[in-house]
Amino acid sequence: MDSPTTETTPPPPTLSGPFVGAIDEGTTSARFIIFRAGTDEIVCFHQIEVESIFQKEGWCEQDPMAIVNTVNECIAGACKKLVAVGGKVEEIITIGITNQRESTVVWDKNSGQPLVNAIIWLDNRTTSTVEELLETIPNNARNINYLRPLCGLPLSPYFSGVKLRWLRDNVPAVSQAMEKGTAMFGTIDTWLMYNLTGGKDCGVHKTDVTNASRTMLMNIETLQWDANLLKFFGLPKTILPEICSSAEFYGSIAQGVLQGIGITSVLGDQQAALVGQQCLAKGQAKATYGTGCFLLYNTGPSIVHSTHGLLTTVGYQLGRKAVPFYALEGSVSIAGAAFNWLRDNINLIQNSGQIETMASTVDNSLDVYFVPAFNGLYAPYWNQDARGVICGLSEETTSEHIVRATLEAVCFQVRDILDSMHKDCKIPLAKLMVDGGMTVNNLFLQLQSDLVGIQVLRAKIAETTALGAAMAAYKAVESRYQMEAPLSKSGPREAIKPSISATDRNLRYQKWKMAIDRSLNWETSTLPQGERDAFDGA
Ligand SMILES: Nc1ncnc2c1ncn2[C@@H]1O[C@H](COP(=O)(O)OP(=O)(O)O)[C@@H](O)[C@H]1O
Ligand SMILES: O=P(O)(O)OC[C@H](O)CO
Repeated sequence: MDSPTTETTPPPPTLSGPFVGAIDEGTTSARFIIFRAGTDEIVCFHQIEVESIFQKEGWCEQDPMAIVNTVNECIAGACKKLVAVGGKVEEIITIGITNQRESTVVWDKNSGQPLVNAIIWLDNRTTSTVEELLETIPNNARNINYLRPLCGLPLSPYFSGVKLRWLRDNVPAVSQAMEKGTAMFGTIDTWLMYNLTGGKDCGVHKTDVTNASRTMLMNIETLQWDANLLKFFGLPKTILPEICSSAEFYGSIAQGVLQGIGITSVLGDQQAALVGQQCLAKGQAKATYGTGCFLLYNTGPSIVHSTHGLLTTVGYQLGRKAVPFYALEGSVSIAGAAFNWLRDNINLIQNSGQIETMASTVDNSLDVYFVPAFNGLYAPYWNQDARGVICGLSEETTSEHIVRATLEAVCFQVRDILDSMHKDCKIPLAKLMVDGGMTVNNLFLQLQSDLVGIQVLRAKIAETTALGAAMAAYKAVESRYQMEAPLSKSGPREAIKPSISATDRNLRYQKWKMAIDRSLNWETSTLPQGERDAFDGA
């Protein structure tokens, strides 16, 4: 008989904190990421896709309660993983929030329940609202840049103020609640904050300067809601949250596994990525490639008004008394989303893992150019009537060429933006820091470097957005923390250099511009009525 063994259970692993958590509520998915405080080391994370609802052509909504539930599930999932790797939830000292920007939620003060689905930033239903607002501009000027001196933004369906005006005009529950004084408005950060801190019972109603700078309702100089802008949009101030800095105490989590932990940062996701990339000095820039693509150029404490189609936005303000830093932004609405379309609508790919493999099987796109202007074109064109086109198809064109042309479309849109930034700032960028879901694709980064002719530096971690929120949250509780100090112990960033000639690059870009011409004003470029009647045989 075997002698009895004295089985000893190994002691559970231990992992010491402190830790900082970040909620990253993106358009495609939500995640909660737990970092070791003051570093870019991800201890664990939990991520869940968020469903978008497409009720009508050009509409894009999400269920606000589903957003909250998904975030809560991500928090619970990540905390469970933290414990599994030997960490203690009590050692999460603070958390930050970063979010898809401009998406608009309106809810009822008494019930805490949404009055309508969230209108997502890339929803295009408000083109007619923009038209109506343009009509109200004095001297029949119809100038989309009329409000730029006040808010830094052109009139576009993209921004929350326009979406809110549409809700006021089209959803009786919203207009009635506005009249009764029971409506509350928030971008996704505000909606999450309200729910995490207690909802209708004691939820705080606050936003930060970066999210507020995307509403068209905040004055870009005073960083407060602007009476003239509110009057222009016909919206009551009572529905708006309090504007705070991006790094300060907002409130404490009311329930669940993180109950009692403070929330000490809020940043729009693109601004959070600027912080996470440590682009903390004037002249530094980053591009984040997710659902859309957003290039932000830090202009320091100065407000630079673009004359070439870029946005002026708040980059960050890291503390109540801190100096606000501004940025010039080039926004592209459809980047990774073009691949979701290839997958869901056209069945050209089954998953994003195939993109690089397929595009690498061909040497070039065989002169195919794809402008994915599904909801108009953002920077630098701001043409809400543009629509998608695929040009240059021939008998030889294959799926692989189209997939490659889709990657190139994102690269060319970034070239459009860099050209505008060069014109506005005079100094050409020598290198571009990149991050986001698409940057796992090596071929894509090579194409990006080739088609813009500058070095592309891949971020050490893909989750720079969450990292920026975690850095700001930590800064708010640890004043000695130096945000510029190296975060990572693991060597320099990977650099991708251009490998094609300037002549080749410029020829390709000319063709891209021809494709852009074909997509602009598509919605309004129909034949005049008389000619249309003749064409129809009337
Ligand atoms: N290998 C890849 N090549 C190209 N695009 C990709 C790849 N992997 C993911 N994507 C795209 O990246 C997007 C997701 O990136 P992510 O940064 O998570 O987005 P978001 O923050 O908007 O939720 C999706 O639109 C997807 O199509
Ligand atoms: O979901 P993302 O990461 O593409 O970001 C969305 C932007 O914040 C929209 O302005």
